[in-house]
Amino acid sequence: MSRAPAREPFGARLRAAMDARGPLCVGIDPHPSLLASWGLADDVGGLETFTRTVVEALADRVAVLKPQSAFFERFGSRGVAVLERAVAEARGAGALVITDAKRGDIGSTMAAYAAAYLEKGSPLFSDAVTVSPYLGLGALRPALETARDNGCGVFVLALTSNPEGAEVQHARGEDGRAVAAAVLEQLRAENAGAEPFGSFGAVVGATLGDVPERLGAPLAINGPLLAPGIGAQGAAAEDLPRVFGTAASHVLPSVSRGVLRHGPGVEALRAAAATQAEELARFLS
Ligand SMILES: O=C(O)c1cc(=O)[nH]c(=O)n1[C@@H]1O[C@H](COP(=O)(O)O)[C@@H](O)[C@H]1O
Repeated sequence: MSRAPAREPFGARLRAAMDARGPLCVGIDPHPSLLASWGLADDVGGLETFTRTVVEALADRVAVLKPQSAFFERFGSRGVAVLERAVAEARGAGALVITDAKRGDIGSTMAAYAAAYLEKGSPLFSDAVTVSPYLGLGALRPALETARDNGCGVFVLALTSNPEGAEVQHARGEDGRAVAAAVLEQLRAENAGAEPFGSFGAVVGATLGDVPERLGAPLAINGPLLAPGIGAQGAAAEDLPRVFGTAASHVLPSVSRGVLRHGPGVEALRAAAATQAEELARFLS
């Protein structure tokens, strides 16, 4: 028997946050080039200042912050400590945090990743984590269960924003379905009956144009659709209706460099995020 979630499910908390604060996720991606343009050294001190500034500027006003783990991991344990503090402080200030770790492994190891990101009391405890389904969707089961038990969410890569993703994600299985369509279908089953929507999201790039439609991959999964690719990767708010069609109201657009390049000023970051959120809301309503 599965245990009852300890708190309101992630899907409900995300819906409320998007309704209250606008549909925007800002990625915390401390690229070396951004550290340089903010006048910071490419070291742990620079990483800490950059991250603290973004959290201070935005955690009390955007729906979601999404730190990209790789940019912290590259500094080893001290970088990961910066990530831990950022996750805790952002959540404390009212933002939901999706840790972008893109994990995926055999089921027994997946359980350990789930414990790292989705189990209360873990130093990296987040509201949700990104995962990769390419060891098989069934291998993600421990992450889905741990998320459910802790009121957390999981975002599964379905149709990624980069051009290289197509060779795997558009491949057809024996039943003729594209891999991405199978991922979306499984998520739809996981979210069945959840209100206002479920806690298991898909990642679908804002850069994809009519790809989902041509692939026959319906995007309505009764769950959130994390949409990176706006700004630095070339997509814009006005592209969203074409990609997402009637699923637009479930879209959580994600922007990293497109907001971060406005730093290091706190007010400039806030203004950039507010402008983005307003524009995105216009095309998603
Ligand atoms: O899972 C993600 O967040 C993700 C999936 C995807 O398909 N494409 C994608 O760009 N991302 C992440 O979203 C962020 C995009 O950053 P910007 O291009 O600077 O907005 C990066 O951290 C990527 O790793």
